[in-house]
Amino acid sequence: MRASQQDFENALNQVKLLKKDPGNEVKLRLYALYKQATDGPCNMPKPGMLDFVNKAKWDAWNALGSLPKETARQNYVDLVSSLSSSSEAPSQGKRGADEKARESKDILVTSEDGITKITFNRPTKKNAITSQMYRDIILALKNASTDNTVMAVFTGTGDYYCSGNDLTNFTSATGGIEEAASNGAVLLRDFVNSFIDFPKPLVAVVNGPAVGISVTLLGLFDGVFASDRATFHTPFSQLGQSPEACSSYTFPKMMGSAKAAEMLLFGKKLTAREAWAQGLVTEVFPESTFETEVWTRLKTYAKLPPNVMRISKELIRKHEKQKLYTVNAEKCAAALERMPREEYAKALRNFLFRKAKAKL
Ligand SMILES: CCCCCC/C=C/C(=O)SCCNC(=O)CCNC(=O)[C@H](O)C(C)(C)COP(=O)(O)OP(=O)(O)OC[C@H]1O[C@@H](n2cnc3c(N)ncnc32)[C@H](O)[C@@H]1OP(=O)(O)O
Repeated sequence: MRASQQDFENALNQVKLLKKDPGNEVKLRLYALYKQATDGPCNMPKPGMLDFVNKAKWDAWNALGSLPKETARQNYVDLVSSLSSSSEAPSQGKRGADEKARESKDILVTSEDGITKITFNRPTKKNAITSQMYRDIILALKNASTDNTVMAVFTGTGDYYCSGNDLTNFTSATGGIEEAASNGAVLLRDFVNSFIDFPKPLVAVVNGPAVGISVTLLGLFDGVFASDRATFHTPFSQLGQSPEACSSYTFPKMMGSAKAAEMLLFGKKLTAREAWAQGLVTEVFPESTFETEVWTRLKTYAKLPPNVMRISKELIRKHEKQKLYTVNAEKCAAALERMPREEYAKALRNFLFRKAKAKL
């Protein structure tokens, strides 16, 4: 099958997210194929002998002769695909078998009654997710996908479910904003892929307000049980960011484009009942009975035949898995470009200095 323009664009995005430097040989080949696919045969004057870099690029491009644009595009897509699978395969299963669950105070992982419970446990920061917490969650999901539990459930300690990405995650980066953005994009991609790939039922017990990525991720869950105290807020435009975790795809599918835009573009905060009416939440419970009712229900669900639930989930997800990977990769590439921008920096400054300002 010939690679489409969309496949080519996806490959261009994927290249930006490669974890390992593929080396100069491969980079030259990628350059040459890209130029051939977009401009056709080499049409540049030959650089001088001492202009080493441009001469090497010219040689690589010129060596492709009259290779048709479509073939170059296909070869580019194939090369990127081989680089992606050899160096960074899907997030699950790619780490060493000897990797053990990390003791983590900010992400608690327990297993009981057939349920892996993963708790955001940073209540003094409203359970904001640090870079380490993203990594802990990837590992917890990887372990839960192969252990003998039946489902995984996320919840939060304290009054919040989760206040989203820790906005200070990249403020102390030593290697500069470009490098931080690049590392962040890779981490985000692996993090979201681990939700796309999770093979068992995945449920959120939303005990209080949820912000940002903790909301967008819900589109990849199989059940969302919310206290009537919970709210759902995705203030991306206010933060100079674009929506992640495939929500640009899952939200319009779930609630229609107008309601999805209200959340993802205009940052409307929904109550639990509004979120239920939009199809984002499965059921809302009164705060007073929330914990008892929800956990009783989940323990019953965890007694259903695990293999049947796995197979059913696979059937539900399998036709759109590829689409979800693509949307995720696109978003991560976009994040890479947005993060160093002024709008994002300004939103961060406003958050970090809001308390100081309030005192003035
Ligand atoms: C790997 C890269 C992934 C990138 C993924 C992209 C993800 C995007 C998102 O998730 S966007 C959403 C980001 N989150 C927010 O914008 C929320 C920011 N927080 C707030 O607006 C407020 O703190 C609040 C509404 C959640 C709660 O307000 P309030 O009740 O007034 O409490 P405080 O503001 O005093 O908060 C208490 C304490 O927690 C710290 N904190 C809360 N949220 C965050 C956060 N998201 N990041 C960092 N820190 C947070 C807050 O600073 C206070 O700390 P302090 O007591 O001042 O030390």
